[in-house]
Amino acid sequence: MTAISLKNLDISYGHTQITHGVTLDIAAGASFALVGESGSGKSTVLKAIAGLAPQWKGDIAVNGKPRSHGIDRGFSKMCQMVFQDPYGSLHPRKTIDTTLSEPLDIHGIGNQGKRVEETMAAVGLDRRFRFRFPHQLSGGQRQRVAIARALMLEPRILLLDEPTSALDVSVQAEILNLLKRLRREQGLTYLMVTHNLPVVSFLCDRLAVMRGGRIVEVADVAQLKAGTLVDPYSRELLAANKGHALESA
Ligand SMILES: Nc1ncnc2c1ncn2[C@@H]1O[C@H](COP(=O)(O)OP(=O)(O)OP(=O)(O)O)[C@@H](O)[C@H]1O
Repeated sequence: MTAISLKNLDISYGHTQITHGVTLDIAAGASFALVGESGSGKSTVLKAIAGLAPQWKGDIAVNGKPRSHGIDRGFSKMCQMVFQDPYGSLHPRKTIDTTLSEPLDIHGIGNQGKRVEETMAAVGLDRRFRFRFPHQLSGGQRQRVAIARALMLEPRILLLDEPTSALDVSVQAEILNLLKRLRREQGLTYLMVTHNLPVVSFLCDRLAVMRGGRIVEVADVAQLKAGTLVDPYSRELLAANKGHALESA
């Protein structure tokens, strides 16, 4: 089954068109990376899928269901987004418990305390953090909270916008290992934006290279590892990333 299907997606902010005819199919259970130059529209694609960039033309379907423009509650049960900056994405005056219970409140789901504790355990957060505030946690712990919040509604798909780039290198590896384990345990589908090709090799099985709002190449990660990407810009990106290995993952 196809988890995410994008057809001829043109996304705009005001009068500026950011993406041009983005077409992609991501299989259920896959881990798919969007890479490419800064400003090429990678995050914008995730935002359009999540309903945060509502000005688009073309087709977006998630688990076979066409996405409408704007907020869609049924949709947020299937698909959730994790942002780059775990500090900015968590409300500073809400405890971890409140942050994690909120999606359950909105969707009228009970048994909240048990679900909060179970999800905290799943992301490797000790229960003593439950009633703390974000500023009382480390960057890695905050990103674990952000991932836990995304998992509260038990979605099948996570949209990951550079989920480790704001973290120290040693913490990056911990979060990448966590994401790998969660995908295996919960059969999740990932669509991830990253600048880091070693992260793609570690966590993903396919990738699309974007430039200037367009997809220039879709490839298997095996091609990335073998250095056999075809498009000239993809090859430039490969050359620029040479020698930047993930320290431990
Ligand atoms: N809310 C917004 N309003 C107007 N323009 C925006 C908005 N968000 C992003 N843009 C513009 O859209 C273009 C694509 O941005 P986007 O964040 O999708 O790129 P990206 O490929 O993810 O870049 P990076 O790798 O640097 O994060 C950029 O030119 C950016 O300035």
